[in-house]
Amino acid sequence: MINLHQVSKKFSQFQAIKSVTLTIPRGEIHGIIGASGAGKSTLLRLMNLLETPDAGEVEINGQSLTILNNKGLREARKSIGMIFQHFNLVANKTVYDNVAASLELASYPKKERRGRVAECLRFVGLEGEMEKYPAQLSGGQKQRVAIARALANNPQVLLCDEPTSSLDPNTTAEILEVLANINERFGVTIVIVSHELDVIKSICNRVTVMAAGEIHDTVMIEPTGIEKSDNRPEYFIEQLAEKGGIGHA
Ligand SMILES: Nc1ncnc2c1ncn2[C@@H]1O[C@H](COP(=O)(O)OP(=O)(O)OP(=O)(O)O)[C@@H](O)[C@H]1O
Repeated sequence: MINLHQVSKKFSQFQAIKSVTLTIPRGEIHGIIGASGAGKSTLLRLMNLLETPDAGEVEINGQSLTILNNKGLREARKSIGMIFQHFNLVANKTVYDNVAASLELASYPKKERRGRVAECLRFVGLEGEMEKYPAQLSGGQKQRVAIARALANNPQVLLCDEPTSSLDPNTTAEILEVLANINERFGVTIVIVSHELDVIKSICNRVTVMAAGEIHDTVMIEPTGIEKSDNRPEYFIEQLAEKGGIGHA
């Protein structure tokens, strides 16, 4: 479970996140959507303390991250994987070494590393590409490597920042299927920031709508679309409806 309690973040004088409280149950696939600059990425990065909150508490599976020292935080981060829009692979390392590096960082037992890297690459369908370099891979393959790297330490939570925004529609669908499999097979809680409503609708159980550093609403996603709730500001419903997928109650 991910618990944010009255979390705030300022950049210089700019209040990027304004006292946000959000609970994401264990095993959920949760979307975060909103206009550019709404604070989606910042909110995601607050969940693993890549951004340090100015106020409030961040809790993952019952453990408060905000009270940890650097060593404690490094330990806690082993259970939180992250993937990015531009993959963030190390260009001069092979596919194998990109994944192995995350095991090394987490002091994973040396003897078991080779087997674990192979297992993760097999899971994302890249066991045949281990000796290649990122530049030799397609965008979808690069994101698969990034997913394998994020999975290597058996995370309980996977944070995804615009994971498909650099990919074409077919590759997007493939990557979303990999994420759905991870959730189903390993029970990993997944949070996906995306500005694409279709991405959110196809994979998420619930979605949080953000605007100007605040949560406007968190709504269920039903097979028929997004259910209307009574307290949702009307203009957000209209904004989402324009993009399709709103189920009116
Ligand atoms: N490191 C930073 N320094 C200064 N301002 C920042 C920093 N990171 C984010 N911001 C500002 O905080 C606001 C929220 O940024 P954030 O990246 O979280 O928005 P977003 O909703 O993810 O936007 P986008 O969809 O464009 O990526 C923006 O106005 C941004 O300029």
